Amino acid sequence: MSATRSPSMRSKLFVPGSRPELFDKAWQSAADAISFDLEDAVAEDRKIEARDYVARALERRTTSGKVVIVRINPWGEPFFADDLEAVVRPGLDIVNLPKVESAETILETARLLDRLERENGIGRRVGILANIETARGLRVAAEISLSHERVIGLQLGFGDLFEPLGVERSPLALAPVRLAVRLAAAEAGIDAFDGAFVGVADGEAFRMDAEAGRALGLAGKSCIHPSQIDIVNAVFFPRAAEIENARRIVAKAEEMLARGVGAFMVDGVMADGPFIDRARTVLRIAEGAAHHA
Ligand SMILES: CC(C)(COP(=O)(O)OP(=O)(O)OC[C@H]1O[C@@H](n2cnc3c(N)ncnc32)[C@H](O)[C@@H]1OP(=O)(O)O)[C@@H](O)C(=O)NCCC(=O)NCCSC(=O)C[C@H](O)C(=O)O
Ligand SMILES: [Mg+2]
Repeated sequence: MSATRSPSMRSKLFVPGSRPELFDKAWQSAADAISFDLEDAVAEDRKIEARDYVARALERRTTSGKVVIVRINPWGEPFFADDLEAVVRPGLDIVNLPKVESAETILETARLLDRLERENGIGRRVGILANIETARGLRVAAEISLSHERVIGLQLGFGDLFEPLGVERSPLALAPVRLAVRLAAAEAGIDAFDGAFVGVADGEAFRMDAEAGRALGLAGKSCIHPSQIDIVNAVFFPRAAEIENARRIVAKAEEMLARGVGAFMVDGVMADGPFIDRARTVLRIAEGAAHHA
């Protein structure tokens, strides 16, 4: 039950594909999604080995309570086609494309997915999570989100976007990028997801970073360590007061709309169309997150 085609994914735990000893822990974690990585977390000389570990893990998938993602190597680079071929298995929900810079990349990937799903007898449609993590990708982010119905979300990547440019991850730099990507995703009615935070040892700084993403409408956040999962799940779950307020708005809306009244007061605050829609979304998010628990 979702008004967007994005799955409910507050926390997405990255696991390097070359570290199969971590896979069980990731499967058993409280993360809403697990993201096997074949890209930047895997050394060049272990890419093929990692791909094999991940393909085997997908074949052995037993859990249905988690969204399963694989981040493959970028389109146009040598590992891309073989990665895609190896991971389109019944255990895969979403393929994560790094460093997307054009709608054509999505269209080409979608064509390959059509063929691989047919050949591998996959009964469901694999979604595409597109990373926005280059200057060019940011400029055309709305075109990317609108390019194909397989695109289920935009994923921020601050490491790739900022590190080469020497941009510090200050709130000043993060906020406009987060908002731009959130708005680009909104054009297609899909969610945008916040990037990873590398200060694994500093839980409080991580929580504040997650709160800043949430405040700009992001739907979830990457985790690179199990210690980050509970923080993200809590931050991206609507607050009790927010849920209560949403319930009151929805209840009053039913009464007022039936009387032909579009704008009304709830606890001293006006509500009308967009506030009613948001209240319904809050209740849907709370319900969707409860399904992961
Ligand atoms: C960040 C790490 C390299 C830290 O590794 P390590 O020092 O080995 O962790 P700990 O000793 O603290 O581990 C504690 C226990 O947790 C398990 N563990 C650790 N990490 C994971 C994990 N990711 N999944 C599952 N389990 C994990 C350890 O085995 C310990 O267990 P136990 O012994 O039972 O206590 C490491 O966490 C790591 O590699 N993380 C993932 C890194 C990654 O995938 N990075 C790429 C994605 S982020 C990105 O690229 C962003 C974007 O594209 C951008 O451009 O910004
Ligand atoms: Mg990256």
